[in-house]
Amino acid sequence: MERLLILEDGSVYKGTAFGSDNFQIGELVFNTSMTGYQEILTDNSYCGQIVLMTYPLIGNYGVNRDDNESIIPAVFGFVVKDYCDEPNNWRSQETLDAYLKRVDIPGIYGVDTRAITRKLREKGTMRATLAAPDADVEEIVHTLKETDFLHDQVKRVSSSKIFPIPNRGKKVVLMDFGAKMGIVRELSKRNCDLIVVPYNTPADVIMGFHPDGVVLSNGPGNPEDVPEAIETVRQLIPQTVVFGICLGHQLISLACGAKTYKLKFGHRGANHPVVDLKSGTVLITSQNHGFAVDIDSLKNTRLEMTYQALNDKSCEGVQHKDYPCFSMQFHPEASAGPLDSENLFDHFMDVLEKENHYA
Ligand SMILES: NC(=O)CC[C@H](N)C(=O)O
Repeated sequence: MERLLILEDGSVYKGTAFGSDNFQIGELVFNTSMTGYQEILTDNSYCGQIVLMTYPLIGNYGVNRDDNESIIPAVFGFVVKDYCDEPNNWRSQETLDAYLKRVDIPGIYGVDTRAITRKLREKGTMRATLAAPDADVEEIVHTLKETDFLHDQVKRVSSSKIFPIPNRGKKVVLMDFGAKMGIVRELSKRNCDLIVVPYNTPADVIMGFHPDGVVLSNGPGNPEDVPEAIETVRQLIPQTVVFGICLGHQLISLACGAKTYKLKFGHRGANHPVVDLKSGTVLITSQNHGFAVDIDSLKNTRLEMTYQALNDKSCEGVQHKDYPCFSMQFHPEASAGPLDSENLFDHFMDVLEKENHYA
């Protein structure tokens, strides 16, 4: 069955339908990863976005039970060049089409993903929607132009309750802004006794758990859309170890007085080079972000830049000059992607050890 991808600039791409027909207006973004479509689909930082994969062959290893980054995926749509409906992998449990139907996410294949990516690179990300072949295109383009980006994605994907993931090691509170399971996996692997808390949990409730440290997770949307979390982070920084990943990094920066801005087409892929400014080492990193911390705005803060993107020289990490607080814009948990920066979790454990003498 035919399906349309309609962009706010009026361009229409005709392709073939797969997945469900739950059409929603989202921000069309592209991801350059060559593998990991399951992890990408289930990364809740994509809530409110339609993801286009630049790698052409998608679906060939199916969907398995182990590679999910969330239980309930929140992406609004999936755009691919060639869809493979006959997966061949020993871990595969179902086809991508069956999975997308089950979790109610619409997809389209057979469109010129290279042309669309070039357009997004040139004009920046755009509002878009998938639609039925007989849809009123003019009306939809009009609606796309009128529609604001979402502002409540963190609330949609954050846990609504406080819950523990017990262990016998360091006590760590994970603020869940739509946390990838990879972050939980890395912390649990290091025996962290986790307490997962919703995005709007106040600092005194968090400190009431007497944590050795707090991890701020990744999450969807504009970091300025969660002012309550920025205030919480501001209060936490002088009191405990704070480690931020992606949205968590942006929240630390905002809490310390820096600014964030929207990138033209973002960084999404598993092949983003980043330089560690202290050692000069280059790491190939997994990334998914549309916003970045303004480097100039760091000058008026107690933060210093620790990592920088080599493609566009944007900020990829900061560290506090007075408190044990540090963060990165990329994903040390990879999931999917290269493990070059995995040792940042070991660094976090070292800092917890150093800062918590009684433990
Ligand atoms: N993966 C993330 O945490 C992304 C952070 C933020 N939503 C951005 O797009 O920049």
